[in-house]
Amino acid sequence: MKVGLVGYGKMGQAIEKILIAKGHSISKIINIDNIDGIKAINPENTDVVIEFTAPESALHNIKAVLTNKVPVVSGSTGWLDHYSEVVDFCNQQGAGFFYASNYSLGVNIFFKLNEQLAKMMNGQNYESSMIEIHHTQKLDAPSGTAITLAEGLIANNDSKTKWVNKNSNNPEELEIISERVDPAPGTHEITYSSVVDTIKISHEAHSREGFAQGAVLAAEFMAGKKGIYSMDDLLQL
Ligand SMILES: NC(=O)C1=CN([C@@H]2O[C@H](COP(=O)(O)OP(=O)(O)OC[C@H]3O[C@@H](n4cnc5c(N)ncnc54)[C@H](OP(=O)(O)O)[C@@H]3O)[C@@H](O)[C@H]2O)C=CC1
Ligand SMILES: O=C(O)C1=N[C@H](C(=O)O)C[C@H](O)C1
Repeated sequence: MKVGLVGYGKMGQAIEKILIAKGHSISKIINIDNIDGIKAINPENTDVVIEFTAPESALHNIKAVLTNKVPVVSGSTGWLDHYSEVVDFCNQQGAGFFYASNYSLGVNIFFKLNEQLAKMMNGQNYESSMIEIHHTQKLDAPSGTAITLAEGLIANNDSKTKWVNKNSNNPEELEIISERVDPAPGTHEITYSSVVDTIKISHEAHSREGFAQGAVLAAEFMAGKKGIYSMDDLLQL
């Protein structure tokens, strides 16, 4: 498989190592300094693009690749207000798009655990909250993973109606506290507290390898595909 990398930072480089170890080839590496090269990515030279850049650049990069009808696997966070715009654009182009706020298998199991626990806590006398901890270079807060967890909790538990990225005394608001400390690759912890006890579930990434492995699996899945996909299509959880 010929893979284009859009974004060659911490994730782009971790993904490249796994692609090469699995026998894939890298067709193009696009970064800020050669961003115009994105227009030259096409189905003749590239089977799939993996995009991990930044909140303010993801939308433009994804659309640029979809325009040339090459499937895109994106992991960039902080741009999801525009997700439905990308879905519409991808479908208009007859192209393929895969998105996950977190590509690691462990976090995707954790997403399901969070939904189950939120259901079980309905009607119980516990107050829920969340902490996410990442490295100091991270540009967005809360993390994309924390937003997915919050959406999963709110959809399955009647006590919360929205999340906020600050301390809150409003019982309807799910508080997400963001901490930035090095080298933290990504930790997410959900707490349910009552007067008599506390329940916590947490996921702690030890490195970026799990995210990169999942992104490569998604790229292998997307080669030759059209339409919109997520981790639910890739993993049988
Ligand atoms: N879904 C998931 O599983 C995961 C998602 N992420 C997300 O992925 C994104 C990237 O993370 P990470 O690799 O750690 O970040 P880095 O800052 O290490 O890398 C980002 C790279 O993208 C480049 N870049 C920035 N803007 C553009 C642009 N306009 N066009 C092309 N390249 C650009 C940067 O270039 P330069 O170095 O010149 O600034 C840099 O090389 C973040 O949004 C992060 O939240 C991270 C881990 C896992
Ligand atoms: O920026 C990161 O590093 C990470 N970003 C993703 C997020 O925002 O959830 C995934 C992971 O937590 C690492």
